[in-house]
Amino acid sequence: MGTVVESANQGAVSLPTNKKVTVIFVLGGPGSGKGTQCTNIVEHFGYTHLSAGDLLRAEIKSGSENGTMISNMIKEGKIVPSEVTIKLLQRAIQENGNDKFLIDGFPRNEENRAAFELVTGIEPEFVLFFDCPEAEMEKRLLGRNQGREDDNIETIRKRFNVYMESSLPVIEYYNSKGKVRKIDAVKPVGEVFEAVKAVFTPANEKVAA
Ligand SMILES: Nc1ncnc2c1ncn2[C@@H]1O[C@H](COP(=O)(O)OP(=O)(O)OP(=O)(O)O)[C@@H](O)[C@H]1O
Ligand SMILES: Nc1ccn([C@@H]2O[C@H](COP(=O)(O)O)[C@@H](O)[C@H]2O)c(=O)n1
Ligand SMILES: [Mg+2]
Repeated sequence: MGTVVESANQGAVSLPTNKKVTVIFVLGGPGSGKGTQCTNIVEHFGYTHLSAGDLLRAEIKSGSENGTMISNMIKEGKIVPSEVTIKLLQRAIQENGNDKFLIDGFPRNEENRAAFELVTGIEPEFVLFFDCPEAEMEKRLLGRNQGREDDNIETIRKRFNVYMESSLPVIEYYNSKGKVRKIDAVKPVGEVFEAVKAVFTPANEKVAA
């Protein structure tokens, strides 16, 4: 089932499009492995990976007028106003030739969720949720070594608080609609991906072990 991006977003982004898209939201705590598993899903299932955090970091680098505001929000672990992030996501969807997208790290709060639905008319096919204990996520983030300004213990704690207070309720919302596919993300990368593959493989293609 797809959605016409243009249907509810008149004027939001000037690029012309009339495109049907399939969207999967990829959610989970900071460091739960969303980006790592999205890379695997792209390779095996042909989706395009759009990380909201990566789009915001690219916007800072581009010298955009919103750059300083976004940079300050990320350093504080806060959620950037939805209109900024949604415009970046819309543009990325419209500029891409693919019609199926993994949207990683979005929606992060109720405002993100409701605004995206209103502006784009898109509802996710399902929500892939990486469930991981905080101690494991903290260990992974402190060991990530990618030079991220928010991978320090002070900001990590703030990000965990925002996740518990603002992001988990969004996952609960989708759970109440039967849309959440929960993955145990504490296991090694390969084992997590086996569980992910089971979600993406149609029932009629699954073979008994
Ligand atoms: N299953 C796993 N076991 C051990 N380490 C992992 C696993 N999955 C990912 N990692 C490592 O943990 C770190 C965080 O992973 P990743 O960047 O994929 O998380 P994320 O959910 O995208 O985080 P963020 O929300 O901060 O962007 C990386 O260094 C990655 O290599
Ligand atoms: N919907 C979003 C997603 C991210 N942010 C900000 O970016 C930071 C990093 O996000 P990652 O997914 O790459 O971990 C996040 O802590 C937020 O500051 C956002 O505002 N809205
Ligand atoms: Mg990530």
